[in-house]
Amino acid sequence: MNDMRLTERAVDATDVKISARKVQVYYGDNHAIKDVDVDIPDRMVTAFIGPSGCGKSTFLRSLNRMNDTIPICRVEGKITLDGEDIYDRRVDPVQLRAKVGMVFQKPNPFPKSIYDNVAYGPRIHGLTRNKAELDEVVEQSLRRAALWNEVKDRLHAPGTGLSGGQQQRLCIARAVATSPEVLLMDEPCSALDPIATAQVEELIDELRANFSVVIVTHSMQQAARVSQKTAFFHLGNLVEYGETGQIFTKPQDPRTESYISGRIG
Ligand SMILES: Nc1ncnc2c1ncn2[C@@H]1O[C@H](COP(=O)(O)OP(=O)(O)OP(=O)(O)O)[C@@H](O)[C@H]1O
Repeated sequence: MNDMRLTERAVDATDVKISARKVQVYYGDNHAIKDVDVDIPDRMVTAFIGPSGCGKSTFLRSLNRMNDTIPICRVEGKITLDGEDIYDRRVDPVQLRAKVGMVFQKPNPFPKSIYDNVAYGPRIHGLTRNKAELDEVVEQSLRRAALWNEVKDRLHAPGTGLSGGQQQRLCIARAVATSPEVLLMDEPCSALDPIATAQVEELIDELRANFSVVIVTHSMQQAARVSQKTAFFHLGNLVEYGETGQIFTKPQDPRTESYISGRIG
C-alpha cells in the first residue's frame, strides 16, 4: 500500500518546465490565442492538436519568442521557463532560443556541410573551446538524432544533399547541439515518408529522456504514439489538456470528442 502511494506521488510530482498564464496572441486585430493557461512538463512529450488555424503553431512559437520576428504579432500574459519570465526585457531572445530549440515542418538545413550545420549553434554561442570539443559535440548531436552512422563518412558533404528524412534528423541534431532544455517541433514529420516518420517518432521518444518536447501535429495517431500529454486547441482556445490516453479515450469536452472522432477539423 505504502509502495503504491509512493509510486503515485512520483508520477504526480512532475517538474513543470514551461508555464503559461493568461496568454493572448494577436496578429493585428486577429485574436489568435485566447487566455491560455498551461503547464508543460519536463522530460515528457506534449502534443498540441486541433483543427487547422486553431492557433497551435502560434502558441508553440510564443514559447521561444519566435513570434517576435513577426511585426504585427503581439503576445500578452506570462510565460515562464523554470520560473523565469521569458518575455522579460532582460531576456535575450537568441539565448532563449538556444535553450528552447525549434524544428520546423519542412527540413531547412543551412546551405553548409553536415558538420557545419550542427556546429553552427555551438560556434555562435561559444559553447566549445577548441576543435576537439566541437567535433565531440557534433558527433554526440548526430548520434542523438540517430544520424551519425549514416553520415559519419561524409561530414563535409552538403546537408542539403541528404534525403528528406535525413535532413529532418540533421535539423534535430542542429537543434540539440546547443544543449537545449526544451525542443519545440512544428509538424516535424509532415514532409516525411512513413519510414522516415517512424524514425523521427522513435527519436522523439528517446529525446524525452533529456528534454521537454512539445510537438504540433495534425495526426492524432502520431499524438497518441509519441506524447504523454495532449492539449486540444479550438478557435484559439485551449479546450482541454491532460494525459494523452485520457484525452483520446475519455475526453471531457464535447469539442474534443467531436475532433478526435473526426466530426470537426
Ligand atoms: N504570420 C502570421 N501573420 C498573420 N496571421 C497569422 C500568422 N500566422 C498565423 N496567423 C493567423 O493566426 C491564426 C492561427 O494560425 P496558426 O498557424 O497558429 O494555426 P494552426 O493551428 O497552427 O494551423 P495549421 O494546423 O493549419 O498549421 C490563424 O487565423 C492564422 O491566419
